[in-house]
Amino acid sequence: MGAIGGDGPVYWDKVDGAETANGGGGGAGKLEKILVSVRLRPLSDKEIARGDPAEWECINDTTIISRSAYPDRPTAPTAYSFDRVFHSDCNTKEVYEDGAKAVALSVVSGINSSIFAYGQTSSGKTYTMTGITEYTVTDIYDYIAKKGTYVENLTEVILRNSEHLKELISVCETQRRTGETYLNENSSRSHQILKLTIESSAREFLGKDKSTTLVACVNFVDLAGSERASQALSAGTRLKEGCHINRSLLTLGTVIRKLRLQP
Ligand SMILES: Nc1ncnc2c1ncn2[C@@H]1O[C@H](COP(=O)(O)OP(=O)(O)OP(=O)(O)O)[C@@H](O)[C@H]1O
Repeated sequence: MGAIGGDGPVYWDKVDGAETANGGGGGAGKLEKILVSVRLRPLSDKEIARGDPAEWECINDTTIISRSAYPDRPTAPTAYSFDRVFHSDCNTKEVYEDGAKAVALSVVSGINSSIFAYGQTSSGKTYTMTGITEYTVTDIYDYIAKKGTYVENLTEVILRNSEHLKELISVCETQRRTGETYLNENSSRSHQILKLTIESSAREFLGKDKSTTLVACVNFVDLAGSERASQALSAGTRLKEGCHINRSLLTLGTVIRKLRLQP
């Protein structure tokens, strides 16, 4: 993204549904699509004052042409096509909606993605990426709010040692709602998820520029059990809890089934 310029024209192939090997997302070796968009930025006041020419022109949604604006250096106009081209009057919201939103929001479906801006200095990369990042964050929070999966007061704690972990688990256990049902006198009435994130670096590279850090998570999930109201003989609050538990387990089953069917 961004204005392109420089001494000689840069040639960009249209990456029309091209696929590239990429280990991210759904697993090693999975093929993913690359979308290439170009955004032209308007000439700045300084450039206008200097009389700098606009060498690039957007002729439709997918094509830009470069024509030499210097009469002493005439060259034939050259057309370049991309998946999407944004003319200099487009605002960042349009660039986000048409050029980045689908990719950015794939993260809520569990798909990794990257959006990066490439271009010469002052072509508008930071300007564009700042806007795209803001719109993405807003949309992700809207999505979460709509889906109702925002976990209030969720905290992440850096562990000191294994004793510290045990302490935290016991805090969780005391906060976890349990209740007596006909089938279990100490029945868990909520799910418990313990997520351990381990970051590791090779000791010899620690604190050095070239050190790489491996980050991975392991989740320990203790689900509340499904129950038939008729067997659990529950009523009132217990019955309501049982309905919520069963509904959440049904949703989990749907999510797993859909993930399995994802290409
Ligand atoms: N679409 C745009 N509309 C209006 N102003 C823009 C636009 N894009 C960039 N600018 C302005 O152009 C200037 C350069 O933009 P920016 O700093 O984003 O460039 P950059 O490509 O990130 O540069 P560098 O590579 O040097 O960091 C800034 O003053 C910015 O506000």
